[in-house]
Amino acid sequence: ASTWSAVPQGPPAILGITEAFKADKSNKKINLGVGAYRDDQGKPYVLPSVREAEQKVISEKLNKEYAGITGVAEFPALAAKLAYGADSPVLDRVAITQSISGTGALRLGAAFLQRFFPGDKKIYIPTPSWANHKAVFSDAGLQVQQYRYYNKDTIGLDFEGMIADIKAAPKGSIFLLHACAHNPTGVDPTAEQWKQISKVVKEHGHFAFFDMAYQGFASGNTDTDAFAVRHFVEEGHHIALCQSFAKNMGLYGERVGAFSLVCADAAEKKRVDSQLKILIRPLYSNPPIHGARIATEILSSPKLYKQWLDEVKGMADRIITMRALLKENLEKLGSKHDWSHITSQIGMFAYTGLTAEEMEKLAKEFSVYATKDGRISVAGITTDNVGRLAEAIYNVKG
Ligand SMILES: Cc1ncc(COP(=O)(O)O)c(CN[C@@](C)(CC(=O)O)C(=O)O)c1O
Repeated sequence: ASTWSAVPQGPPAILGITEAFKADKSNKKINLGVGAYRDDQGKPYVLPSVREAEQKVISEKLNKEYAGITGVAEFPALAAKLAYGADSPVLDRVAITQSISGTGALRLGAAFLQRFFPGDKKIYIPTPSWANHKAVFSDAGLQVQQYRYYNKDTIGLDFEGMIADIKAAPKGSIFLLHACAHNPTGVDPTAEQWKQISKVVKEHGHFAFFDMAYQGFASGNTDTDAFAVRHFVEEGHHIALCQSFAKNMGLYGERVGAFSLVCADAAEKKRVDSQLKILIRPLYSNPPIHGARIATEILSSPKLYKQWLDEVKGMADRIITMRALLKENLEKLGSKHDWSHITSQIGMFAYTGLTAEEMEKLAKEFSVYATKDGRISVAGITTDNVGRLAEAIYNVKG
């Protein structure tokens, strides 16, 4: 038998939708599956501040030597300032490293917890969560359990269920929390609810593991989107934090991210930093330099930083406008459903509440493509296609 004769065929990844979309001959087809920003012409968007920062990097004619294990030298500290706040008192005790975007930060964090977490090597993730979370954590050797998060009847947060599950978990459990723009539901706790979540997590000695893949991209304001992270830190939680610059800087394919752990003091930070390096070296040795150099240019230049903030707000505003337009069009068509969740949800995705069958019909009969769970990427909606989308949903759902 051949070496790989026992390798089984795996199921198709999420990219199945893109295949079906490509195969569709209709010139009215709409792709709402992809988790990347699109402008009002439906095109990928390279932020002008990113283009300008990139030109600056190129003009410096830097060499291509390895970065250090923890990445482009200035980058981690700048990423920490963005997440925790420039004047945060914890910055001198945050162990932080550049990572291979958000996915790499999650995997590195999982590996660190697997090796050093003093409690059960088990992480509670929301129901539902990003499709890749479960595989990242279980492949790193953590057991994955779930906590209630989404209420399908209200198409909102199951706050009571979430709190109950946090209380019910064994003391000192690890909880994965989406910092903002929950994927796939777009449903976030309110500030008040985050304060209660922090209190209960603290009372039960749980460990908060934050995934912040959309800072600035959700509300349009990087401070607003970091509220949960900063509140937990102010309340004394020593959190883990995964950052991605894929969406808020549009650096998707450059793979720019960071992983950090808030430590007790500088001495603990030093020990943790050393162990992060010991984990990274045999994993990928050191990260890609180009994207992190671009991010460093933006985060360290007052002019580019301000321009970037305006651009990321522009992306968020376009998404927020498309949500309002979709709701408006559905109401204009005479739909009797309450579509307020479309505008109360936040970030890249909207959880429509449509069933798998209804999503199937959207694709088959109306050439509208999105995942079976009813998640649509709002970034795929444009002023040109929002009317057609509303009609398709109205015909399928009423
Ligand atoms: C909650 C969450 N965490 C981490 C990541 C990882 O992003 P990165 O590794 O590219 O930094 C994503 C990206 N989720 C996307 C946008 C893309 C994907 O699935 O890979 C999505 O479509 O859900 C995400 O939604």
